[in-house]
Amino acid sequence: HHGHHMWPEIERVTMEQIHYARLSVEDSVGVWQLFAEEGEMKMYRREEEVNGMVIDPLKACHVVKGVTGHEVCEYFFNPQYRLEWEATVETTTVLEKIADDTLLFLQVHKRIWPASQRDALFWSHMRHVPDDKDQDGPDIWVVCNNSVDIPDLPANTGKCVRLYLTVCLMCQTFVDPPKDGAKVTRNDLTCKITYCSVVNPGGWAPPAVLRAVYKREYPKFLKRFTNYVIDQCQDKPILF
Ligand SMILES: CCCc1ccc(-c2ccc(S(=O)(=O)CCO)cc2)cc1[C@H]1C[C@H]1c1ccccn1
Repeated sequence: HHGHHMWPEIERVTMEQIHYARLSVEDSVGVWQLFAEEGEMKMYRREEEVNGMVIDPLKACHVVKGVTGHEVCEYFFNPQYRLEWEATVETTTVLEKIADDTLLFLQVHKRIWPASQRDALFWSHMRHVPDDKDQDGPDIWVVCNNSVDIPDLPANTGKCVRLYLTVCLMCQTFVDPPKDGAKVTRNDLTCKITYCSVVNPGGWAPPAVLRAVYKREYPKFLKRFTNYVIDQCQDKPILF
């Protein structure tokens, strides 16, 4: 797939998003505001507007037991599971298979009153990134979603406003080796999840309305997704 015309952008954006995802909120540029916290899940945002439009960067940090980063990324990436955990998506279509680990999606989101309905056109790339620092460091799996403009699929021609997103789901897996060389079980697994997103809603919507939608929807979204993965994996062999 390295011959595909989108590949240079896919490579650049993915590596850039991994860099940002690895920055802790403490040592990132700009002030991150903790806007939601539930158990191990902490959600931060920076309030930013472009032309009066809310494009608040979001960074969520979560720790879940019993699954690997590979499993979390697989359930996030693979379109066959999408409608089972994504409550705000009406339809999702794979327009092109760029590679086994890279798909082009057209997604129509449910209308979230009072904002108008949105659609999103983006590539989605899943990648295993061995931790460069030290070989026995936690291995990292990521899924990066990034909007693209395609002349044949112009924005804002139908009922939907085209939103623009850059999303990165980064997962680090930690195995707590069981005593006396016993077989690793799901109880020995901890997955540290970092979810970053920057969404340009595409058309103007009142900032207070959008911020209320995100404040309500993002915690629901991440909790629902991670609970779905834990539930799907619990009686299956571990995918490292
Ligand atoms: C006015 C537009 C608001 C709005 C912007 C953005 C998104 C959105 C798109 C994609 C992704 S994803 O992580 O790439 C998973 C693939 O589906 C997450 C969120 C959804 C909404 C709408 C549906 C609301 C929402 C907001 C936040 C989380 C989930 N849903």
